[in-house]
Formats: sequence, structure tokens, C-alpha cells
Amino acid sequence: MPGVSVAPSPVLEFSHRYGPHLNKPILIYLRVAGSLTPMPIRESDSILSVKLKIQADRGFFVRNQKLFFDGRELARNNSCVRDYGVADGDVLHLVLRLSDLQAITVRTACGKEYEFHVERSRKVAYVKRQIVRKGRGSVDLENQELVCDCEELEDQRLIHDICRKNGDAVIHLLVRKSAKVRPQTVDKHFEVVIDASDFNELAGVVGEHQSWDLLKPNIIESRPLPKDFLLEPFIVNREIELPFVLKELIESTIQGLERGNEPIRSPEGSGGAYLMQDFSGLEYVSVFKPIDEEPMAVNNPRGLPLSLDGQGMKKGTRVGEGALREVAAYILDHPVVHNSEKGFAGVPPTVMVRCMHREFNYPEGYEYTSKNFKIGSLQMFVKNIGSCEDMGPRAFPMDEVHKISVLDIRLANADRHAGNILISRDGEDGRVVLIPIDHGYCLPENFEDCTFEWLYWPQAQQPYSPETMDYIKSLDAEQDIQLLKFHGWDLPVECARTLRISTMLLKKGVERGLTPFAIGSMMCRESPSKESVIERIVKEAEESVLPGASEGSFLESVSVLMDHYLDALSNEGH
Ligand SMILES: Nc1ncnc2c1ncn2[C@@H]1O[C@H](COP(=O)(O)OP(=O)(O)OP(=O)(O)O)[C@@H](O)[C@H]1O
Repeated sequence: MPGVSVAPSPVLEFSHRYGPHLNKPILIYLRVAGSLTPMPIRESDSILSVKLKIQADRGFFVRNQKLFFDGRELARNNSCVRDYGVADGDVLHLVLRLSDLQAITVRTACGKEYEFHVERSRKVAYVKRQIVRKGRGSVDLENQELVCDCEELEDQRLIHDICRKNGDAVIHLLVRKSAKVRPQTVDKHFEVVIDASDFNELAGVVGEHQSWDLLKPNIIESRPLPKDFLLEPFIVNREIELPFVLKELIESTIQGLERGNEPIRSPEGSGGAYLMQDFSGLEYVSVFKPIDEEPMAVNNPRGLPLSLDGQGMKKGTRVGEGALREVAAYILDHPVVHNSEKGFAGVPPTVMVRCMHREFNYPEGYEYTSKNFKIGSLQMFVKNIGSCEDMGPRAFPMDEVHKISVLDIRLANADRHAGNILISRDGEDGRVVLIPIDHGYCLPENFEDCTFEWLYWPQAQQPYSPETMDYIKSLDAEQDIQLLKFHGWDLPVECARTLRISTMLLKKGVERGLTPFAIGSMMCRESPSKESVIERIVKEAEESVLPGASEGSFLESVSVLMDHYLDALSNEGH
């Protein structure tokens, strides 16, 4: 398991920056999974040092921790707790992102061994299907029994529960009719040993491999068809014809649900994000994020407190609007080549849907009635080898980083941390491709919480390529606002203003040959209490126009001030 990947320098930096008089000890409380633990810290402690303390006391790695206070994520590791207004007696909420994979080994008496990993949030039924797949038909789905400690495991049991109950648990695979079972433990993995004395009989006299193919079961026909779910596109404007890629996304998700392949809640993230399975139950096809399960929403499954004023986890966003923003990011990610399915930054295809399924979070219980409909975003699942948290940034191609920077600057993304960029490999040479996900905090009403992880990557210091510059020049915020309106989201005036100002900044910065770092830095605060340059520009522009002045005059004033700041920056040689 990876350890702390952050250099300790910010902690040292903080103890130097704050004198002993500002280093007051305070007692805060940590709420994690329902329990409250007191924790002595100092006001000037950085968020990182608090996380390191939690790691030392509780064993949760820093990278798996997300801390929340007063409806806000303490996202900046370098900032100190006082910057976030944390004081004596306050309660911090800790949300954990835990590694979810459990290794499983299946060994036959003939010495054949198969290894695979399943998420702990999977059910026993899924493990059975994996065994069938790995065994290429030597074991059929109908004739399997998984037994642990002499107890037969029901299909609906979660692997997580079995691990928790049994520690170094062994799952015994029983093949009815023809196999005996010999349990064995290998480290912390499950080991399933099949002593199938009459394996040959099962496999046929002509040898294992041939007969496996002959015995391959028809998984699909053997599954019952549940009737208690619903999934359909949620389209406001009837003039809109869903593009093929989105129709297909919805269709393949429905097929998976019809086969009984239930949604699986992702162990990562602070809201409810459900991984939707395909027809075969062996692949994920989409990710559903219902709005009532967003962080601080009424049915959030992570125990985050309800928002009291409706404000979302990032400043300038509202609880329940995450799905709108997810879909908006896809719509605005215009392709370079007209009509191409892939947008410039590669935001996975995303559509608004209505869905109900018993696996979602229904604290009052589930019934198949329209009151249980959940509205949310359905996004194409992209196969990946991890996120940018798992790899050093030097491995990322420059244009991949630049495309994400363009998206984030345009949309004033308030949640671009490394975990929200997935990594996949493309083509024969296995080129690294970055996939931006999680755009629920784009287009906020103000710039207060803009954070861009890529700002500190070396690629951000390099100028944009001519192709990227051409793309940026082609952007038009007014058209974007109209496009979103056509799709049913009439942007609130503050969010439209954000889009206009960010697009203006990106275009003006590029005209002056500024790097993503130089432009992006203007949008991000150095610390939670220090306004960013863009915030100063907005404030000065507001002060320079008469009360009641039109949005046009205000933007004109922003443009003049922005030129002034950018020219100063260009003269400094950025
Ligand atoms: N399109 C996708 N393709 C593949 N995996 C995805 C996709 N979208 C989300 N995931 C997986 O689901 C997890 C949770 O999704 P996401 O980060 O969007 O949820 P969230 O609750 O908004 O998270 P956060 O706390 O970071 O805001 C991600 O960490 C990722 O592993």
C-alpha cells in the first residue's frame, strides 16, 4: 500500500512562518464513522500535519483522508487550520477513501491457479461469476456454493462483510455433485481450493481445456430478470435528440440492470457514486451520481452533515446541482473536429438521467414507486490504471496536462485534485492519456475555491502549443451559455459571469503567450484567506461601475483591469 507521498517541507515551513505566540494549542474533535475522538493540535498546524497526526494515531494514510469543517473540505494541505476558521472545540469530519481490492486465489486440485481481484463492495454473486469466467466454464454458476467457516454465503452478501468478520478468511468453493473442498489460507488472501477428484468426469475424458469450452454455461439465460428498477434519460428540451454515444450508454446500463447486475457504490469520493455494470457483469459501463446523495445532501451515504444554507462543499456551488455541472462540463468540452464524439479535454460522455434501484441509498427503505426516483448524472465509465495520485506528474504528456488546464480554467473548476484525473493507456505504445472526471464543482458563482492540482506540475510551466492556442481562440462564452440554455440549464447570472470571466482570462493570457501556470495562478488563492488576482479584479470592477450598471459595463471594466494585470505579468517575463 502506498505511504505518504508528500514531502514534509510544508509542515516545517509552517512552524517557521508562525511564531510561538500564534501557536496556541487547541482541542478539536474528529468525527469518523459515527465516533468522536478528541485531538489536541495547534492553531498554526497545517492541514497536512493534522492528517499526518491522524495517520500516526489511527493508521489511515494521508492520501485516503478527506477532512471537512463547517461544510467545506479542508483541501489545501499547505494551509493551516486557523485559515479555515477551525477553533477550540470544533468538530472535523473525516471521510476515508479506502483501497477496495481483495485478492482472490482459486486453485484446482489439478494444480491450476487463477488469481483475480474484486472490490470489497462486490457481492458473493459477483465472485461466483468471476470464478466461472476464470475457470472458462469448468465450474458453472448454478452449481457453485461459496462457503466460509462452514456457512454458505448467500449471493447478496458483501465481500467487505466477509473480510471484516473473518479477518484472514478462507472462502470454500463447493462444486456440487463432483467436487470436495479443502480450505487453505495464504497470507490475507482468500484461497479457494477445489479437490475435484472427479474433475476429469466433469471436464470430460478428453482433457481439461477442451471440455471447459464444452461446459461453458450460459450465464445470461440463467439470471432472473428483476423488475424493480428504472433508468431513463432526463431531457428538458424535447428538441434535443440524444447523440448515439449517450443512447448506447443508457442502453448498456439498462441491459446490465435487467440482468440483475446491480449498481455498486464506489468506495471513493465523498458522495454516492455508483458503478453500473454491463450485461455480462464483468465490466463497468457507467457511473451514476444521484443529486440527493451529493456531499451535504439529504441522502449522502458518507455521513456528512446536511448543508444548512444550501451551499455546496465548495464556495459558490449549491447542493443538488452537481449533476447539472457534470453534464455541463461534457457539453462544453467541444471537440476539435466538428461532430467528433471526443471533446478536446476528453470529459467522458455524460447525461442527465432518472434512475431508481434498491442498491441506492434510501434511508427510509426502498419501494418501486416514483417517489424513489433519483435524478443524477450518468457518465461513461473509463477503463483506467489509477488516477494522477498514483503516478508522478513527469510521466504525463504535455498536451494531456494542457488540455485539462484549458478545461479547468474555462470552467473555474473548484475541485481539480489529482484523484479526479484518471490515467489510461492508449494505442500500441501505451501512451498515457489523462481523463478528467468529477466536474460537480465547475462553474461556481465565485472564484473563492478554485484549485488546480496541475499548477505545480512541470508541464504547466510550458507555453501552449499552436493547436491548443487555436482551440482557445475559438472559444466563445456567449455561445456556451446559449448552448447550456438549449440543454435546459439557464445558468444563474453569477455562474454565467464566472464562465465569461474565465474564458476572457484564458483567451487574453494566451494572446500574451502566458503559460497555464501563469494564467491558472491568477485564479487560485495562495491560502484560504488570501484573495486571488481574479477575485481582486472582480472586486475592483464591481467598485468601478455605478450601482445598477449593466452586466456588459461590468464585464468591460473587468476586461480593462484584466489587461492591466496581465500586461504587468507579461512584463515580468511569465
Ligand atoms: N467516468 C469514470 N470512469 C471510471 N471511474 C470513475 C468515473 N467517474 C468516477 N469514477 C470512480 O468513482 C470514484 C468516485 O467518483 P467521483 O470522484 O466522481 O465522486 P465524488 O463523490 O464526487 O468524489 P470527490 O470526493 O472526489 O468529490 C472515483 O474516484 C473513480 O474511482
